[in-house]
Formats: sequence, structure tokens, C-alpha cells
Amino acid sequence: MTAEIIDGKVIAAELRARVADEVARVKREHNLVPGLAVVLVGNDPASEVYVRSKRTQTQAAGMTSFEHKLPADVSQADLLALVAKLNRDPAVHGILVQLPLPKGLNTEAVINAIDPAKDVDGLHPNNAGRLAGGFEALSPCTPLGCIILTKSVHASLEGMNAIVLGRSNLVGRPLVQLLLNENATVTIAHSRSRDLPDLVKRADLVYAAVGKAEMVRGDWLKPGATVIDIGITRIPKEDGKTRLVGDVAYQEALGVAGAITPVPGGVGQMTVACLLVNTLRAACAIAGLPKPAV
Ligand SMILES: Nc1nc2c(c(=O)[nH]1)N[C@@H](CN(C=O)c1ccc(C(=O)N[C@@H](CCC(=O)O)C(=O)O)cc1)CN2
Ligand SMILES: [Mg+2]
Repeated sequence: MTAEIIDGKVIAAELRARVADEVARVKREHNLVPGLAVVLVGNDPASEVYVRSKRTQTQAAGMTSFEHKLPADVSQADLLALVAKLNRDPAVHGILVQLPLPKGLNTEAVINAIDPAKDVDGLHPNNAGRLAGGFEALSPCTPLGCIILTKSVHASLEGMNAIVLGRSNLVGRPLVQLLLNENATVTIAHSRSRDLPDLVKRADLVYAAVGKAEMVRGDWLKPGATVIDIGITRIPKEDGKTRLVGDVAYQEALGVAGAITPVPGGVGQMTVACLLVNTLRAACAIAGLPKPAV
């Protein structure tokens, strides 16, 4: 058995094209141009790459990109003042503070300061609480992408056994809620869970978001399971260069799983595409327009 490869690049490109169509429509019909403000504090090289990709993809979708770069030693007060300014700016419909923030800054306070209507990361407690309550909410982008990738191979997730490995606010917890909304039966496991291989063996859907390179082995998987790999770790190669790997031992899993996302080229591709979806949805909601078709 060789698993079907779930191609995040192709699925993300299709989603971006649908967002661009809807952006063109709201511009034409309502003179509304969605705007996304991204705040980058410090100069973490990976974060710089992600922020650049957000700018390029936002502009390619026909939306306005606002970028704010602050030094790593910016004060909490100055960062909060910028968020307050973006909350008031009518051209800004989405606000995203790139994470992680440098040490010394209070991430929780910064996220709490974002207007929940503009919280396109879905991290504000209002949105997290609404999602947990089963209400309409802006939801975190990576979990949204995981659901879209899963639905590319399963029309319905109803009654399927899903396991989510990891309980972060950015991925694991919101992913559990989105899976519940799809009527899946969800187990959430984490660093203190016991007998992980046995738990994983029961799952039709495996979501690995622990940040531990190749932790999930091929023989943990139920034959035919769908594997969505959310981890990205850069590891050294023999030639002195590095390569990216996920939380799942990909080559082993290929022989057991029914379908699997590669790293890179899987979930990561969906994160920015779903950010565009959230920005469009936030702009329509703020303008009092019906939910867009994407
Ligand atoms: N405020 C936020 N901060 C962070 C988030 C987030 O959703 N909101 N997620 C990650 C970083 N991230 C976006 O911000 C992100 C991660 C990965 C990718 C991606 O395209 N990955 C590629 C590989 C990229 C590479 O070569 O390094 C892939 O998997 O194919 C996009 C966005 C943490 N911070
Ligand atoms: Mg992770």
C-alpha cells in the first residue's frame, strides 16, 4: 500500500484563487477592499519568511497589505499602542501579530488587545470561546487548513475517530473544536498522555502537532488512516545542510497510511491561504455584508 499524497500546494492555490475571485466581487459590488495588517517584532528569520509570504499572497489576492516591523526591544506599551491604532483604522479588517514574540513581551496581553472582529488568527479569547461553544467565530488558520486538507480525501468526517497530538492554542485546541463541528469523535493527546502508539492505532484521522521530529512512527498507524502532519522541524543532513521534517516518520507512514500530507508542501501551505479567507470574512462582517462564498 502506498498512501495518497495530499498536495497542500495545489489545494492552497485553488483556495487562494477562490479568495481572489470573491475579493474582486466585493470590490466591484460594494467598493470594499479587505486590508490585512501584519505586525512583526524582532528579526527571527523564519518569521520574516512567513511575513513576506503573507504580504505577497495578500497583494496577489487583491487585498491591501499593511506591514509593521518593530525592534525586538520594543516596549509592551508601544506594541499595545500600535494594536490600538490598527483597531481604529477603517482600512484594516484583519490584524495578525506574528508569533512567537521576543522574550519580555506579554503575548496574552497583546492578543487580548486585538479587536475580536479583526482577529484573523482566531486567538482572542472571544473567538476561542465562541469556537469552543460551537458558535460562528474567526478560527485559527492552521486548523482550518487541516480540515480542508482532510475533506479533500473524505467528503464527511462524521463518526470518524480522530486523534489530535498537541494542545496549543494555535493548533491543537482549536482543531479539536473544528473536528467536533464535523461530528468526528475526537481524542486529544499531549506530552503527558500515556500509551500514545495505542491511542494513535485507533484513529482514522491522525493530526500531529507536537513539534517533535518524526515522533509518530509508521507502526503506530492504523492501516489506511489519514495523516495530517502539522509539525515542521529543520534537522541537519549529512552534507552539512538542513532539511524540513514533520512530526510523522514520512517514509514509514507512506506504507501504512491511506493518505498523508508531506512536509513541506502540506499543512504549511494552507496556513497563509486560510489567513486570506479569514481576512475576507472579517472585512465582509465588519462592513455588514453577507458571508462570502469562501
Ligand atoms: N500569528 C501567527 N503566528 C504564527 C502562525 C500563525 O498562524 N499565526 N503560524 C506559524 C508560522 N506560519 C505563519 O505564520 C507559517 C508556517 C509555515 C508555513 C509554510 O508555508 N510552510 C511551508 C514550509 C516553509 C519553509 O520552507 O520553511 C510548508 O510547510 O510547505 C507558512 C506559515 C507560527 N507563527
Ligand atoms: Mg507545532
